[in-house]
Order: sequence, then C-alpha cells, then structure tokens
Amino acid sequence: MRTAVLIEPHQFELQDRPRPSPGPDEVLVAVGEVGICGSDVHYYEHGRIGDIVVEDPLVLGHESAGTVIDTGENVATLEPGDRVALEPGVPCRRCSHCTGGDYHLCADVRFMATPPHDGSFAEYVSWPEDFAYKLPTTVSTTEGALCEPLSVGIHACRRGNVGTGDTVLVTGAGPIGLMILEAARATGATDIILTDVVEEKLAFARERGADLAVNVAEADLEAAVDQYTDGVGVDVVVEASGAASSIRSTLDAVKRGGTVVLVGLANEATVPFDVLDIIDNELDVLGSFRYKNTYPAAIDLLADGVVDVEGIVEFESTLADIDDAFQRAMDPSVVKGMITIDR
Ligand SMILES: NC(=O)C1=CN([C@@H]2O[C@H](COP(=O)(O)OP(=O)(O)OC[C@H]3O[C@@H](n4cnc5c(N)ncnc54)[C@H](O)[C@@H]3O)[C@@H](O)[C@H]2O)C=CC1
Ligand SMILES: CC(=O)[C@H](N)C(=O)O
Repeated sequence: MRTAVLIEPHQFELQDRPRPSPGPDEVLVAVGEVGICGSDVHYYEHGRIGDIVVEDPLVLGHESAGTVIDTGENVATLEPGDRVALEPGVPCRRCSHCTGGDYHLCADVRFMATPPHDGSFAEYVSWPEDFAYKLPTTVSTTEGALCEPLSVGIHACRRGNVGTGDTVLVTGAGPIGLMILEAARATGATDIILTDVVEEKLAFARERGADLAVNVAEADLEAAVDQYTDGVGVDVVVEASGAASSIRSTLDAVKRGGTVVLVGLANEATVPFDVLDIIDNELDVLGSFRYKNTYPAAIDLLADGVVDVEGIVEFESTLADIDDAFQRAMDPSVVKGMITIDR
C-alpha cells in the first residue's frame, strides 16, 4: 500500500508497505480522508514537539476516517462497507486510568502519528473495532475525520462546564479554537469571543459566528472583554493558542469565580501566572488533554447539523502531493487542509 513517510524534516517519501491484516478485534479500513493537524505540521517542520522527537521514519496523520473492508474474527458491530471515524488514541485498557474511565490519561496509549506510533497517511489502517465509530449516511467521511479536532473542543467545553447562556472567550482562532467555538455554541453558550493575532483568522471566526473577534496584537483584550461584559468578565476562557502572552491574559478576562481551561501547548515550559489572582478570585484553572468518550457525541452533533466542521477546510490534496500540502499548511493564515487518500 502507498504510505507517506516523514523521513526527515520537510521530506516525505511515498513508500510501498505491506497492507496490514486485521487482528481478531480489529477492522481493516481503507482510509478516505485525513486532516492535517498542527502537530503533523510541527513534526514536519521541526522533527519534534518539545521532548517528543521523531527518531525514526514516521507516518503522520491522526484525523482520519474511511471504509471498513475487512474484519477480524471477533468483530461484531462493524462490517465491510461501513464508513468509520477512527479515534486515534488506543489505551492499554488495564491501568487505573483506563479502568477508572480516564482512558485518555493512560500512560501507555498508542496515539497515531506520535513517535513511535505510525499514523494514517496511508491507504489502509488496521484499528480496534471499539475505536472505529460507524458514520451515518448523513455524515461525510471528511466530517468523520474532523471528529478528532471537534473532540478536543467537546472535551474542553466539558472540562470547563460550559453552560446554557454562558459567555465564553476562546483565545486562538486556529482549527482547535474554531472547534471549541462549535462545541461551546452546541453546549448552549450564547456569547462567544475569539481572539487571534492574524486578521484572516479573525475574519474567518466572524464568518463562523463569533460574536466578537479581537485582534490582540492591536487591541487590549481586558478592555474589549470589559466592554462586552459590562465589566464582569467571561464565564469561561478556553485558551487555544499556546502563546505565553495569551495564557497569561486569561486571568484578565475571566470573571470572579469563573473557569480557565488550558488547551494550547505552550512552547515555554513555564508561563508566569498570578496565583494571587487565582486565589482572590476563586478561579478554576484546568488542563484539558485530548478527549474521552467524545466520538459518539461528535457524530450525533454532525448528524443533527448542530455543528459545522467541513467549513474550516480550506484545501484538499492527495498523498502524491503531500509535501506541497504541508508547505501550504505552514502558512499562518491557512486553517485546515485535508489529504484525500486516492487509489
Ligand atoms: N490539549 C490538547 O489536547 C491539545 C492541544 N492542542 C494545542 O492547541 C493549540 C491550538 O491548536 P491549533 O488550532 O491546531 O493550532 P494553530 O497554531 O493552528 O492555531 C493557533 C492560533 O493561535 C493564534 N495565536 C498566536 N498567538 C496568539 C495570541 N497571542 N493570542 C491569540 N491567538 C494567538 C495563531 O495565529 C493561530 O491562529 C496548539 O498549541 C496545539 O498544540 C491541540 C490539540 C490537542
Ligand atoms: C497535540 C496534538 O495536536 C495532537 N492532536 C495530540 O493530541 O497529541
């Protein structure tokens, strides 16, 4: 099968690899669509994300969906022809986190496209049945692939307990920020403010329904939030840029007793945070790591037309043109590119 392998930064090689066979509990999936995630682009550009280094050739891609073409002997819920979204992190199922329900925190998770585990920029992937979710006919394969970033948004909103009528600030209008916007709206938030430093991203966020979009390279966030909320502050801030200045600014925008959810991964290991602010204002400051049990909700939201994920896709490319696609994805004004796995 054709497989796009990152052999060194800025260089993919299209290799012919043996097609996998499904294990007893697995389905063999003909991959259809794979989203290019910011983490794929980071590995492509730098060969590492923080301490996680690409030591050996790696197959990138973890936002994927396709069609089942074969099933292992124990598979009962899926059959050839079913279209499925693939949840990319498969945990050990045995540790205390897994048995306690927090499987996303399993230390032995096998997460696609995270060294040393290969991802899905390939014609076929064999994947556990219970991490492959059947798509209804009304949900496209592209939407199935984008259940992954949507899941990050759903989990962040669940972490922040975003509620009906809430005012939510999302810092960073990349794909993750935009998916948080979708999830927050679906959860009942009525006022959603987005920030960014790239004007095209803000214009896009406005088109997609942000009630206010603030360019924090030019305007003062605290003043903008004060004006919007009559000096009260927002109920929940979800930080989705990873920029240190943005992480710090979350405390200036949240109301007393409010919640800050940190999703964006900072380049710096430490970011100064005013702990007195957190104590005096009784803030909940929470981390949000990937997601758990979100795929069924993501698929239902898509089937019911409550969220739009396809609208963030700005270009589609193919395995053969994957280098060009990644060059394009590096443009800071581009939100999301998809790779169609053509055969
Ligand atoms: N915690 C988790 O489970 C996950 C975390 N992430 C992280 O979430 C973050 C967002 O992911 P993507 O949307 O894919 O990244 P992205 O890089 O495409 O988007 C980040 C956006 O933040 C904007 N930005 C930069 N500086 C800013 C500032 N000072 N204030 C406001 N916006 C600013 C950028 O212009 C860009 O539009 C990244 O740090 C990523 O690593 C992504 C997936 C899962
Ligand atoms: C940080 C990422 O973008 C990636 N989706 C991951 O969860 O590791």
